[in-house]
Amino acid sequence: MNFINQLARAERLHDSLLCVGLDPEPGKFPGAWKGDAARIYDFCARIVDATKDLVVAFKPQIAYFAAQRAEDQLERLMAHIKRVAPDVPVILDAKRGDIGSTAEQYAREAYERYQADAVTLSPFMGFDSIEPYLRHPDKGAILLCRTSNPGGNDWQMQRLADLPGQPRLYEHLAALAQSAWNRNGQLGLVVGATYPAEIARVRELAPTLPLLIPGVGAQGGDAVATVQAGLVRDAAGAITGPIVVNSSRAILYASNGDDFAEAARRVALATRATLNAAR
Ligand SMILES: O=C(O)c1cc(=O)[nH]c(=O)n1[C@@H]1O[C@H](COP(=O)(O)O)[C@@H](O)[C@H]1O
Repeated sequence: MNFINQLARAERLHDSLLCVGLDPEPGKFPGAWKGDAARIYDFCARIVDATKDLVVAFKPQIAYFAAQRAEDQLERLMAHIKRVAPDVPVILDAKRGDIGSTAEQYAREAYERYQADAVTLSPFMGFDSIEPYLRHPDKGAILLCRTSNPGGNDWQMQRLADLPGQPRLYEHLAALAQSAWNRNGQLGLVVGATYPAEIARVRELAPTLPLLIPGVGAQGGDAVATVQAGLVRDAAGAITGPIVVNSSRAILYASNGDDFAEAARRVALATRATLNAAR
């Protein structure tokens, strides 16, 4: 089953648009685990176990593992998710982007070493930096388009004077990802929940692509506006393209006590309900 179908199945099974982001910071771990990088797997596995029936996807961020020399724990965590939540696709957030020969290695790292179902990519280096991921046709490749951070304005909002209509960079990318670049139908786009107007614009330009939308929770993005902008219906009332709304810190660190997993589940339930109410 390919990534797009995995997403559709998980959304249906769990009635959810919510992706739980796995960004483990040992300094924020509860009780005796605080500061202990050897507990990264244990912490994340508890979060996975507590939320696996509530989510459309999980999104581990590779930097939180690599910075702690904990890639082995990420491998174990990926295997754990496959075992306990085989219906939930996993998006490896790695934001890779490099020349083709190096991109081939990054693709193998994400899809083979870590068994990810999809990976986030920076499209700054152009199509030949994306193409190696398309040689894995069942996997997803999700391109940064209009990111949630303020610095996204530096490039993404600039107009391309040489192109007809002078689109903004993020608009041009959304149009390419919906058309010429999407050879096997694997591409998705990242659009921040902090910019609902641009989510709506991306949805116009890329009506069928999955949108990964981080920025609700800790970054203060508007969950209701996000869903209203990203979930669009066709004339027959069917959703044109899926959305996957990520929250990491607000769920992971809902409590710093021994009840952290229960607290994470409570926040995940509430966030799922808020997203669903806005559909
Ligand atoms: O690609 C991403 O996931 C991403 C893109 C973006 O534009 N903004 C963004 O915050 N992210 C990631 O989404 C997560 C957001 O975490 P919280 O702000 O704690 O919910 C982090 O792992 C970020 O690296």
